[in-house]
Parts: sequence; C-alpha cells; structure tokens
Amino acid sequence: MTLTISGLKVAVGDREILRGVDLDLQPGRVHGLAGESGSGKTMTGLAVLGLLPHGAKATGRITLGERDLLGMSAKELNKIRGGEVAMVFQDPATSMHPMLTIGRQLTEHMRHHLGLGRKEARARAIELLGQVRIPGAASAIDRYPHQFSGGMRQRIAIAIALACSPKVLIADEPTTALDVTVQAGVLRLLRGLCDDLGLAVLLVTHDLGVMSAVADEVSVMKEGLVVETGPRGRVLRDPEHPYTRALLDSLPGEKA
Ligand SMILES: Nc1ncnc2c1ncn2[C@@H]1O[C@H](COP(=O)(O)OP(=O)(O)OP(=O)(O)O)[C@@H](O)[C@H]1O
Repeated sequence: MTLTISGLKVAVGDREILRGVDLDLQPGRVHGLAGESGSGKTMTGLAVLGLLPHGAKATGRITLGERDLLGMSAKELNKIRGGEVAMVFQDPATSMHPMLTIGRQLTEHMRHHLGLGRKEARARAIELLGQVRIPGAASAIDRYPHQFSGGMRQRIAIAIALACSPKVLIADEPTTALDVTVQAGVLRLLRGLCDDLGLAVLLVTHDLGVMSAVADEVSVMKEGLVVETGPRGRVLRDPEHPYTRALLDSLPGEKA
C-alpha cells in the first residue's frame, strides 16, 4: 500500500519544525531519509504514526491508500499503528520491556491487534523469529531481551514490528546503536523483508553509507524541508542540491 505525505507541516507552539514535507513510499521499496541532526527526520516518522509530542500541531496530508491519517480519531489511529504501520526505533533496549520474555512481547501484540488465541499467537511468534533469523526460535521465544546481543535484539524488535503484517515500516536509525560488524546483517534483513513482504519502508538515517547499501529512493531533509529526492544512484552520485553535495563531501573518504 502506498503512503503519501504531502505538504506536511508540524509546529510546536510558534516554532515550525516541519515546513511542508512531501514523501512517497511505495510497496517493496526502501525510501531513505537523510539529513543533519534536527532537520525533522524523526518528526516526519512520528507524524505518520500520530505520535508527535504533546502540543504539536500537524497539517497537510498523510494518506495510506485512500485514507488520510491526519484526519483520523485517536481510536482509528491506534488500530493503524502497530497494525498497518509499524515502527522500529534506534535502541531496541528502550522499545522492549526488560522483564517480559520476547515471546510475551510478540504475542501480546498479536493477541491485542489480531485477536489471536494463545497457541496460535505463539506459533506465529516462532515463525516470525525464524523470519528475522533468530537461531533456535522455538526455545529463544522464552528468553528475555538481555539474553540476546544488540543485533539480535534489533532483529527481535523488527519481528515485533512485523507481528501484525504491516504494510508500512518506519525504521528510525535502526542500525545506529549497533556494532558496525552487525549493522550490515540487520540492513540486509530489512531489505529482504521489504522485498519478500512488499513492505513500504521509510529508513531514517543520518548515515549515507547505510543509505547507499539499501535504499531505492533517497530524500534529503534540511531545516524541516525535503531539499532533494530521487533514485539513490542519482542523488548520491549526482546531487542537485548543494546541501546533499556537502553531506556527501563530508563522508570520510567514501563516495556512494
Ligand atoms: N518533544 C519535542 N518538542 C518540541 N520540539 C521538539 C521535540 N523533539 C524534537 N523537537 C525539535 O524538532 C526538530 C526536529 O527534530 P527531529 O528529532 O525530527 O530531527 P532529526 O532530523 O530526526 O534529528 P536526529 O538525527 O538528531 O534524530 C528539532 O529542532 C528538535 O529540537
């Protein structure tokens, strides 16, 4: 399902944080969103999920298929969030409950959103853990988050995000907190899931290396606006905007 953001503005008090963002996410495509710290990447993702900070006001349109998410009631949005649109955050330690087994975290989600019974939910949880390549899924399901490495925890967080078969996945700096040696594996996993499940993925990252590894399209944000958008190869090799060029020039010895 296509998710289209058009003319999205977000203000907190009289401060404009997003000043008219346009983005188009397509099924089976990874759309990378780059830009300096504070440019509004995270706010864009949070706006899609209806999770903006208290007091923030959003205008414009965010359409999922035919439906406008910005016009939805809190109850309707609650159904979409975690159901049709899911999110993976930078630090899996903060998005998972430390005192609950990963099986419990996976199944609660499905029981709540999909109304599955205990047994069914557990079977699907094991299947999901296999899908994100957790070894020995049938026994891993009864362990706690701290019993896994950071990379494995992020894979589990991805499994939780996928539990209700979302159409859109927003991944906000999903590999930034990870050791470089495991980053590539998590990115490959995201890419594979996008292809296999036809997910529309928004990959928020300040890291253009991450971008060049997996994104199909790239958008670059600066001060609350998308200043450039296009196919990855074109944007990273032949940027039109001086700011994108400056971002590329700041990469240590690496060009996309
Ligand atoms: N809770 C909040 N209330 C008000 N303003 C906020 C809040 N959180 C963030 N902001 C402001 O919104 C702007 C955009 O922040 P955002 O987190 O979207 O940037 P970002 O591009 O994701 O940066 P980073 O790469 O550092 O995460 C920043 O100027 C930030 O100060």
